[in-house]
Amino acid sequence: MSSDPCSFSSFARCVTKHLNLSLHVDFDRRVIKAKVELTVEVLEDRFSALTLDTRDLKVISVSANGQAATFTMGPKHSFKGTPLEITLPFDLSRGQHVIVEVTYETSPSATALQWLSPEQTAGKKQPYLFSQCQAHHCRSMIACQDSPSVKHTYYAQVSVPKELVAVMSAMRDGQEVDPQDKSRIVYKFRQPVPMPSYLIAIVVGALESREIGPRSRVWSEKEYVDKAAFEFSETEVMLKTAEGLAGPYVWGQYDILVLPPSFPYGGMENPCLTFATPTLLVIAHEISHSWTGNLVTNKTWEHFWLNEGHTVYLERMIGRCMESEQFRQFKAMGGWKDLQDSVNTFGSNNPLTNLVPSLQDVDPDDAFSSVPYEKGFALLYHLEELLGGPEVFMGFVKSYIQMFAYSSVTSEEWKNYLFTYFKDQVDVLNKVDWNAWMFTPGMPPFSCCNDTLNNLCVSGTTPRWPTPAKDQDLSGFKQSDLKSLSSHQVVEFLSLLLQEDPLPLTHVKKMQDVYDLNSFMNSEIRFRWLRLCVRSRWEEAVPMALKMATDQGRMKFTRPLFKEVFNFDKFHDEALRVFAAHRAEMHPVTAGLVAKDLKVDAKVSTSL
Ligand SMILES: CC/C=C\C/C=C\C[C@@H](O)/C=C/C=C/C=C\[C@@H](O)CCCC(=O)O
Ligand SMILES: [Zn+2]
Repeated sequence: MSSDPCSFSSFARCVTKHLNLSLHVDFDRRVIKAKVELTVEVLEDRFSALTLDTRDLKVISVSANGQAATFTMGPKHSFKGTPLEITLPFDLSRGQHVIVEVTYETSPSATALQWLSPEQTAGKKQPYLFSQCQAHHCRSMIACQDSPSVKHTYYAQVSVPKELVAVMSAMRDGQEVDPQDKSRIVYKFRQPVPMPSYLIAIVVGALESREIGPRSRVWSEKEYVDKAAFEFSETEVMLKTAEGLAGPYVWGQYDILVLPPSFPYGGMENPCLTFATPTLLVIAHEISHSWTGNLVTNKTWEHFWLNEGHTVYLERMIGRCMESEQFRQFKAMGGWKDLQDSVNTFGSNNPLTNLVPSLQDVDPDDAFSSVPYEKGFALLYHLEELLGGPEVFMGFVKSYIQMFAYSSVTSEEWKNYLFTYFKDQVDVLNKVDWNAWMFTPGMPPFSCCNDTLNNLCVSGTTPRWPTPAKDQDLSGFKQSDLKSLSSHQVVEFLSLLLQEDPLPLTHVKKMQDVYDLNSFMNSEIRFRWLRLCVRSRWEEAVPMALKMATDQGRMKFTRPLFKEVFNFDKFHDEALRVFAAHRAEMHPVTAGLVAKDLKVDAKVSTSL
């Protein structure tokens, strides 16, 4: 088994098969009092010690098969956490199982958890808790082998105040009054499909749900639930389309939970219960993860492109089935621009722009970008063109899913299977510059995508976009320009402008006069428009940009908006001041990354 640079756990010597969790959610102290029983399979003889991942956990006791076990906490690592080294009171042989029980408490600053006060919720009356474990944060909630190379089932019992509801990334398995405390309810969950620790998820809040399909409900605070049910009404059609492409959906239920806007990502593919924020407009990506990522999983975070590149490929194939091939091409072109932006932001020589980067001593949160998504998609799209088109290549993707379902894979294993599947076209595959694609930074060795897709979108199949004005001639802007464009096209129009040098201030003002972009509430449009305005040094846009950066917490929007304002000299200090004012209520990971982006440490930010 290969090693995982992001985990201390000894998964070469033993692997977890099942977790049994008892969680007591304490909103007053902002901690979870917990017990986890890990059923561990031993992989070697004379086995008597194992290491689990933890981060900021207060470990109270450890036992093995009911007997007390000794444990020590190793040195704390900045992002990997603290190894929990356990010595068993007996030896085991290869093939035997042991139940290791750890009793512990989480920290109020656990990186997987955000605790919201009632004021931070839509209902304003009850507190709220949610988790986000990807990539390496599960260890701050559960002592476990926190590596995507290890897959296990889980059962959980969660005690919460009776006014609240708990849901998890699992099938709901009933509820009862907490036998220890009649003012609480214990919610029970079972996840019978083996999955990696990063997909364990929990939410506790004043939740309601509505049925949106034969295997789907939407959950949220009651203030959002009917709107959410309407927005995600296409879920079953998308699930069926995905099943037609990728094979049966194995997770039973497919529910969607709409979180408060501080959730750091647009969506998260937690099994049985996709997490979404109000800024996530389409669910096809998260549905696709049910096959690529959740069923076939990257073995370490260095192979994250296997999760995300295939998911983007499948998401766009769903778009192809439900809309058209042109729509797929259009989305692919948008993705190419996102890739160019990430390469520009990181720098084209930065090894983190490799499709398969080394994450030795690299915090996965620092490495995260569009690269695994869009360089991954570009490779698959390139292979599709070389090997016979979308139907032929989707056949490979489906077969890859069947081959590696319920396991975790490396890029090398994926490539070997590609060569096996296309054994009659090995000469074609040998012409691909694999080293350039996988292990070389910068844009991929692939030029046709940009031009082909650009031509398709700018001419013929979609209305002509307004050309960015370079001189003082502003008569090119007409109110009718945007009228005939879909919201997807407005997004791409603004993305093109963002790739140019900043527009003169007169031009963005004229755009506002003509198009009234300030009034657009679609977050993908608003985000790009406000960036464009701040880049053009339009002072009036600064408060709107900072408001968007703090009203919601999706890192894709919040981080660049803070950075744009920070880079506007006159408002540099204002960016710092607003960040300091909001930091305490931000998600811990978002707050940490914005602090790095704005080059502030804890001391500076709290003293402002
Ligand atoms: C190349 C390796 C880079 C990163 C390793 C993996 C994960 C890093 C991490 O920080 C966690 C990411 C979680 C993402 C969750 C959902 C995304 O798909 C959402 C994408 C952004 C958005 O739409 O808001
Ligand atoms: Zn994804």
